[in-house]
Amino acid sequence: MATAVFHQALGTAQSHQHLQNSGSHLEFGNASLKLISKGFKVDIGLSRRGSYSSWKKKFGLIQALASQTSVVQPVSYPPNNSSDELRKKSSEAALILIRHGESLWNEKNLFTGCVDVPLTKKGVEEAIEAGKRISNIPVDMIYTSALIRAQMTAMLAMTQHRRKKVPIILHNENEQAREWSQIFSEDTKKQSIPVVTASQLNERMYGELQGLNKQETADRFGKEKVHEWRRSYDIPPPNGESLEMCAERAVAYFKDHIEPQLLSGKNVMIAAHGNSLRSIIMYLDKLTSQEVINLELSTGIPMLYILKGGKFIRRGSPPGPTEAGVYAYTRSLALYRQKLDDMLR
Ligand SMILES: O=C(O)[C@@H](CO)OP(=O)(O)O
Repeated sequence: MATAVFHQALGTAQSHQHLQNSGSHLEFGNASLKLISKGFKVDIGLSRRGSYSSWKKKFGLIQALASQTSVVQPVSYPPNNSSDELRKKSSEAALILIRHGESLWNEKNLFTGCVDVPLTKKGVEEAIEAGKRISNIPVDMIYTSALIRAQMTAMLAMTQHRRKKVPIILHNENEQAREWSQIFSEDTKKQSIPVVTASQLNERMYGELQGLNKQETADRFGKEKVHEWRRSYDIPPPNGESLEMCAERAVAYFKDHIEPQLLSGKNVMIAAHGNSLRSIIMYLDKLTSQEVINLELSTGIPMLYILKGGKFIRRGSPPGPTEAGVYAYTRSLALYRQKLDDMLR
């Protein structure tokens, strides 16, 4: 039954067997990625071609976009034959990383780790702003941590997306949760984006520092000690996780669950945390443990990567939805943007 297939497609996203291809492709332009240790800026201009005038053409575009959003494709990983290898080399996908907006404990300067704290008003605004920056970039799948600040960020960002698909959290915790969250309309499913939540993407567990004020802790234990707990690679805070331990689970999750979706051509957004994202960036950019400890991520700033020819290419942080250059990173992104413009005109 088609419904069962769809639900299965959504439901197995976490086990990377089948996936709903709920999206089309993307666009792009000016970008300035801001990694504090390795900042750089990419500006690529792209002149838009003339728009289609007839409604027939518009209708054709809508159909083309719709058809890109309805395919249920098998995803296997690691590639086990030559056609998988070929797909890996030829497919292209966008990966957006967003650290959550400011949380109530960021505001109070408290160690947060795995404590589940929501966003402040400023954090909500940051998430909306992040959404505007990526509003023309295709998103087929969303991954967030299990923590509300990352989930709020993903959902608020998607309220700004021009494609207006509905992000829907998958509930796979038990059979009943799967059963009771089924969708019985194929059209509705095509207008949805599966959202997978995973505790492996959580912030590093800060052990006995969780809930303590960062400044007071530095005053008590010394600035150097606290800096070592916060920014060394392999020294954990008391009874907590080091960055290395956090990277072990976050990168394993990325490789096992997210990379296969990208390799199959899905465009993915990840909303997560300072340290789980630093871990993933360390993997994507092949940073050394020395380099990653100098990497700081701002709250609510989206960062874009393109997976092409099996390689991740860092494209910076889209500065805004309107800069023409933002849509010129790849041909398929530019095409997506153009189709979106024509469709929504
Ligand atoms: O408190 C935390 O959970 C993290 C992120 O806010 O702090 P740090 O800056 O030490 O990584």
